[in-house]
Amino acid sequence: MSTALDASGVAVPATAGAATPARLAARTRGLRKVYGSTVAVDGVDLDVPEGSVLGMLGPNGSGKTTTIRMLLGLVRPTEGEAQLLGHTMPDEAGRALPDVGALVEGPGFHPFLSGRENLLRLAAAEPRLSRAKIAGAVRDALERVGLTGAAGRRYRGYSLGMKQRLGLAAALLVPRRMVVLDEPTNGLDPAGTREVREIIAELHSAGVTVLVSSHLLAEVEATCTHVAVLHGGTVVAQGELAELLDSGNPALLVSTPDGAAAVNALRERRITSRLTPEGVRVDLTATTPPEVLETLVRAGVAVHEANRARTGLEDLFARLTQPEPDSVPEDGEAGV
Ligand SMILES: Nc1ncnc2c1ncn2[C@@H]1O[C@H](COP(=O)(O)OP(=O)(O)OP(=O)(O)O)[C@@H](O)[C@H]1O
Repeated sequence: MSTALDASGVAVPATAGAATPARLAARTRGLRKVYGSTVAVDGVDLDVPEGSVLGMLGPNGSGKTTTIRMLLGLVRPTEGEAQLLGHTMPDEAGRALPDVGALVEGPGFHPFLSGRENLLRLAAAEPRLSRAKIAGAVRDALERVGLTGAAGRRYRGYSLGMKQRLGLAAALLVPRRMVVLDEPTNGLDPAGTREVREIIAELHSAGVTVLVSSHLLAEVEATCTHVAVLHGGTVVAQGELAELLDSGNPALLVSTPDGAAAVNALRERRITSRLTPEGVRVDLTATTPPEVLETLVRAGVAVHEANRARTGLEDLFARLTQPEPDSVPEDGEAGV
């Protein structure tokens, strides 16, 4: 796909036939990063539409952090290009970064300064923040991430969750066009996780583009409009969340008190189905909803409801990424 720059310097993909192509807040083409004999990222073409909340998902070591670091200009690509808000990274980092808030590993806080003092130092370096507004911006950011009570304590004594919150506060010090969050809920308790979701939703409604990496499927399904799935350093799927979910094997979910009878009746017509807790899930690959319903009605099966089943992010990932024996999530949540 070719790409042009619009008047504001934002990349616009020249999608053939698309009436209103999405403007891109970030894009990479052929992005590759090699560390010695390790290929961390291998030909990543990523599109982050303006105003989207894009969840970057992938198993451990799939290249999420490395891709984010290249987009932010923290690491120079071995090959390929990375553009952030229309600027080539890392060479034009000075023009892109004032509009981008980022929470990435190792944000470089001073261990012997308090959370508030750390933020005051960072705020002083923000080109978009006048001196008169620094104290207020720090106060607001601390409040927003629920760290006001612990703001006077040394960073060294912070828990992992408090460190994450401070990193998030640093990303939110000034209004941004884009916010990049690498595993923002890492180390947070359920309340903290909920707060991060709320912050992402607030940013989204304010029109800010959010790029967030995560290994938690439920989190991405709840917060994101778009998804990019990485596996082995490559993007294996990307697009709108709803479209990706619908692109799996089509299925009809039939609610009936006669589940076993329904499966038998369908089997006689060589229609594949199975009983699930939600109802009878009928594979639509080789049939249609009218044929399914007609078969059930003729067999005297009571059909209370029939809906197109969504694939579900878990199913999607099972298909897109090979399960790795040592990548079972530790916390029991659905992870990749
Ligand atoms: N600085 C580095 N030096 C050497 N190898 C690296 C470096 N950074 C990343 N890698 C390797 O590149 C691969 C991709 O790592 P990356 O951190 O980007 O993956 P990830 O998807 O973010 O993983 P995780 O979910 O575990 O954070 C891994 O094999 C990793 O060991």
